Amino acid sequence: MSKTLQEILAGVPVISVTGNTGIEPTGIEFDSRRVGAGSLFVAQKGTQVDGHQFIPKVIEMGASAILCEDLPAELTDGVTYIHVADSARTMGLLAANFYDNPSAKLKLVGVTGTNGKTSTVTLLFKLFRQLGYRVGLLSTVQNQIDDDVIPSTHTTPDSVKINELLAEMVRRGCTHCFMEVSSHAVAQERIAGLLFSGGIFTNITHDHLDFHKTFDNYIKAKKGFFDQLPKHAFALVNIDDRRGGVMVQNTAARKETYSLQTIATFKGKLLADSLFGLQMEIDGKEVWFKLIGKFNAYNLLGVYGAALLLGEDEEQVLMALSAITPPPGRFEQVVSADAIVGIVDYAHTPDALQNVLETINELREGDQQVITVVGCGGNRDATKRPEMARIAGELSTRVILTSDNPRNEEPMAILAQMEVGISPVDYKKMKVIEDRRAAIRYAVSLAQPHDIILVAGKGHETYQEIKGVKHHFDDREELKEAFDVR
Ligand SMILES: CC(=O)N[C@H]1[C@@H](OP(=O)(O)OP(=O)(O)OC[C@H]2O[C@@H](n3ccc(=O)[nH]c3=O)[C@H](O)[C@@H]2O)O[C@H](CO)[C@@H](O)[C@@H]1O[C@H](C)C(=O)N[C@@H](C)C(=O)N[C@H](CCC(=O)O)C(=O)O
Ligand SMILES: Nc1ncnc2c1ncn2[C@@H]1O[C@H](COP(=O)(O)OP(=O)(O)OP(=O)(O)O)[C@@H](O)[C@H]1O
Ligand SMILES: N[C@H](CCC[C@H](N)C(=O)O)C(=O)O
Ligand SMILES: [Mg+2]
Repeated sequence: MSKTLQEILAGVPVISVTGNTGIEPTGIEFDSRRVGAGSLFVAQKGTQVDGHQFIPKVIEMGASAILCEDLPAELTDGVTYIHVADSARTMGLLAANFYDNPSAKLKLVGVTGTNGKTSTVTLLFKLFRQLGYRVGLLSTVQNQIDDDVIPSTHTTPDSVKINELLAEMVRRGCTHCFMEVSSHAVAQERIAGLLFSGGIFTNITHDHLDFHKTFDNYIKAKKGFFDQLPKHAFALVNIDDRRGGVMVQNTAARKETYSLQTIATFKGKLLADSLFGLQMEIDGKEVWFKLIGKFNAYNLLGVYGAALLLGEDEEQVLMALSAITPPPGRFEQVVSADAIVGIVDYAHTPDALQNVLETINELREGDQQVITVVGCGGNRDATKRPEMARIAGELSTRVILTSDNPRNEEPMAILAQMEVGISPVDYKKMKVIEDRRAAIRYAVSLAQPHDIILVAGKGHETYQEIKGVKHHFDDREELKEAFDVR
């Protein structure tokens, strides 16, 4: 699938091009460490380093073309230079051209929001497979093309990877792809050049202020996704979130809404919620689903709406959806032989933790204790730490604060920042145990039959990242083992 630089640059705004555009780049690389003979290297200014500093190096390594925002003072003969205003954005446009615009050849639906993206895209993926389609998925948990699972490193991959995966989906006959669109991805132009058929907004609450700095910037990043949707696409928003309206203020797409509270294109009602599932009324029909919690009622309604907007039949959609199970690590239950209920959930934001604990409290019977094991990731938004501890303290009988992925931070320093959030009245309930395995075992030692242990924050993750090293760690396995040795 070789293409000349001229073909790859078709329709792409540039400041200048110097050199031969008849060359055929072997690939597009933004990391010097991956450059090979004939690569087109994209120099980007990152949060850590300026990729422009690697230009001499990649030329030595055989790069045939350089895309940059700052043109070097001296140009090397035989290398083509493309000078642009925004490298990241241009890379998205080039990647789309390089891979033959795969997003235009299938129905691509993006999902954004603080919580619920993975749940929503996974439900859509499973639903459309059940309806008989070949489908692609790009998500935090995994990427998938039909039956083939491809490990994922980000919630939203970089623009080259996205287009490569979409092209493979098209090649294998996929008609739909459902992808998560993180706020980082919008801000870093990872979705530039993609032609979406639809976008979904789940909600927006506190997260990622380390990266976006202010809540307003965070809202703007998410809104940026809807701003770039084309006219033929739909923009489906959860109107019960107060920012739902803002998201679609400037979109060219067709605006549609879903709600559990007010008039909307897709209106649902939560009838019952239990540890076995929830019952909803949607379009006058009462349906049981296998997912738990009011937040999943929202996810299901969003999925239902999107499926109808994609032309699917109402009854078939509801029938298929009612049989679908939740994604791994989302309210995943591990029950002990003596009926202690362990729940592993990826709640890693204050809002998600509050939702999960409220759900658990609504579902528990009078004397059942709720024991929460929770931590916060290192090198991520530190302002959520005291908040998450406060919520855990208020909504649990006992709380064990422990490590999540400390990354390059000191685990005890993260825990100290969490601890200050626990209100004095809840202080007695709390214990700090840095080692996550020991924390889970301690929680199990406290539990009586029928008590509920929530292990929050890592969900499906199968590792714990400490000082740059990923060690195998799985909350579900840990709970099972702790139950066994009890
Ligand atoms: C904060 C952030 O998003 N960082 C991403 C960003 O890195 P960066 O801007 O820090 O890059 P940098 O290290 O300064 O390097 C600048 C440029 O020089 C290049 N470089 C660098 C070193 C070198 O030797 N050679 C070289 O060419 C880099 O490839 C890059 O193009 O660009 C990199 C390349 O695309 C990403 O891998 C990296 O994701 C890091 C690993 C990350 O942890 N990202 C997280 C925060 C993230 O993106 N999360 C969101 C969602 C989370 C959610 O919704 O909850 C996600 O979509 O996953
Ligand atoms: N619609 C929702 N509203 C609020 N909380 C939710 C919703 N759906 C799921 N949650 C909670 O948030 C957690 C994360 O859900 P999910 O993985 O679907 O979110 P995400 O947006 O993909 O997160 P990430 O930003 O890490 O990719 C779940 O484990 C659950 O606790
Ligand atoms: N996509 C989120 C995941 C957080 C998961 C939590 N376990 C952590 O490590 O902080 C992030 O990168 O911020
Ligand atoms: Mg996700």
